[in-house]
Amino acid sequence: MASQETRTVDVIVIGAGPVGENVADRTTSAGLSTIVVESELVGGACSYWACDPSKALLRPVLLRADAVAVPGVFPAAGKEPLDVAAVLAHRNRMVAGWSDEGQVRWLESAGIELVRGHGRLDGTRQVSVTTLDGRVLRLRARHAVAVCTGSRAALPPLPELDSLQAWTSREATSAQLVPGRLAVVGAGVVAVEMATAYQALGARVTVIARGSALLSRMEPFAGELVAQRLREAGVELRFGVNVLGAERPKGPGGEVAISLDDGSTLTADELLFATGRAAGTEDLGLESVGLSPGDWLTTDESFNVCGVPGGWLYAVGDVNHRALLTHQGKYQARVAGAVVAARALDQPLDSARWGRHSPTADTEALPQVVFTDPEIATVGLTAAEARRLGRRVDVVDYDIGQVVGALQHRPDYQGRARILIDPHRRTVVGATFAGPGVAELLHSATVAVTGEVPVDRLWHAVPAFPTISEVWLRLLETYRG
Ligand SMILES: Cc1cc2nc3c(=O)[nH]c(=O)nc-3n(C[C@H](O)[C@H](O)[C@H](O)COP(=O)(O)OP(=O)(O)OC[C@H]3O[C@@H](n4cnc5c(N)ncnc54)[C@H](O)[C@@H]3O)c2cc1C
Ligand SMILES: NC(=O)c1ccc[n+]([C@@H]2O[C@H](COP(=O)([O-])OP(=O)(O)OC[C@H]3O[C@@H](n4cnc5c(N)ncnc54)[C@H](O)[C@@H]3O)[C@@H](O)[C@H]2O)c1
Repeated sequence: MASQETRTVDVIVIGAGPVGENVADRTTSAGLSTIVVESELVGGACSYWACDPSKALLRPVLLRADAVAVPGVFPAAGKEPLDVAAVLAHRNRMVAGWSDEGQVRWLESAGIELVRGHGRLDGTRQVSVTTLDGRVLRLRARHAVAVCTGSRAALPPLPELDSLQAWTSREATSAQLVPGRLAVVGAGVVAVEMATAYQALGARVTVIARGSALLSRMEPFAGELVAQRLREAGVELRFGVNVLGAERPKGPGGEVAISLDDGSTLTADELLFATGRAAGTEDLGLESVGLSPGDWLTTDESFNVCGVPGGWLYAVGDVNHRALLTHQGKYQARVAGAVVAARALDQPLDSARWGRHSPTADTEALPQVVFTDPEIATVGLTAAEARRLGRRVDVVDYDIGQVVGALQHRPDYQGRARILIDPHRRTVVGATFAGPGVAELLHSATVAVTGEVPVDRLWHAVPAFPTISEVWLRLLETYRG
């Protein structure tokens, strides 16, 4: 029989991913004793199976694409192949060899207590943790429990899925070998990033997309440019097809045969499902507080979970399904941590739009970079979202390839920029840049959207010559006619 002990602290955080770490940092800084419960690695998916390893795989690909296009870098004009072993070793180093020692040291230095084990809600303000050695530790929170458990890969409902040994993003970001042929199901961010990386690492990649476009939630030109470059790199893109089923004979090394609804069969060495995310809350004790296991945890604007009275239960980061991005989860964590602290210390909340305790940027200024060739960088609304919301916007487009700074970046520059302007307030409410090197341009747009800077003032924000940022000047000139 497992032994039981009980501890009481101010705040319990379940999940020590980037979001849980930041909630705990805020509450600890406010003087609240905080325990973080983690079942796997401190640092979460982002550090070991998502952002960091995927970007480590992609950086060499993007650098090579630029270098090949700039005269003189590769004198023989050869498209030098990537050194696969060196790229994988770089990725391994960027994830610290899947060791969380460094992040544990950070927790200790911040005064945050770590409990390793699987946390489950156990009624109001209570969490039970099954520790790694099988003990059950009962925790009680005086003020708050924050669920920061992230999300997991969602798999399509196909027969005999287990026998396929299919990859999710977890295997794709941590693989130590590059398969000869990789089939990728999906057309979202994971699909295009992993197709970009693996094709450059030497796999023959086929993308199986049920729709007619890549990155369909973004401005259409983003997916079109990425599709063009993926094709040029040798990726086969198959649009408008669904997977009916797949089979992999038992035993090591067997290839997988994928049946598609156009009547064809595709064979590959590995099959990656890049088909979105699920909440992964099946084993979190949600039933003990009246919620349904498996569901995303919907919250109000102070990150309190809807349907749970008493204001003690918070959900922050991926698990609340507001914005599945590390930087935005950490932003939510800063807001939620401040809310928990203010309530505990009986201080008033500033919940006004853009107030300290309001996650306004979640809806008004959500930034994202897709690290494909070319990069895609977006913040705020797209034209389609504006239409859906019934918001009138002026749409301004510019060909980034016309900007001298872009041609200095690489002479064959292809790219496009779009900003959306609210015609009444004359402020930028959305921006999308697609092109090499636009990732670092994004924050200028995020500042413009968040600051609600009038375009007449932006006119005085002079971009240095010759940088890609001059696209701002061209967009504003185009708008002003
Ligand atoms: C392939 C890929 C690439 C990505 N790239 C980017 C990118 O470039 N930029 C970006 O902004 N976002 C990126 N994302 C999204 C990003 O990874 C997530 O938004 C981010 O990790 C969410 O942070 P989180 O703390 O909410 O969850 P997680 O990082 O998933 O952390 C949750 C933690 O909770 C722990 N946990 C779960 N349940 C329990 C439990 N019951 N008890 C104890 N511990 C528990 C888990 O072990 C985990 O450590 C990417 C995602 C994927 C899949
Ligand atoms: N650079 C970044 O910021 C970055 C990189 C990777 C992932 N992420 C985050 O991770 C999250 C997950 O990424 P993702 O690409 O898995 O999800 P996604 O929602 O972006 O795309 C899912 C894709 O799978 C397809 N799909 C879903 N179910 C399917 C099915 N049954 N059969 C065939 N296709 C199906 C969808 O049509 C879509 O094309 C994203 O929300 C994103 O925020 C961010």
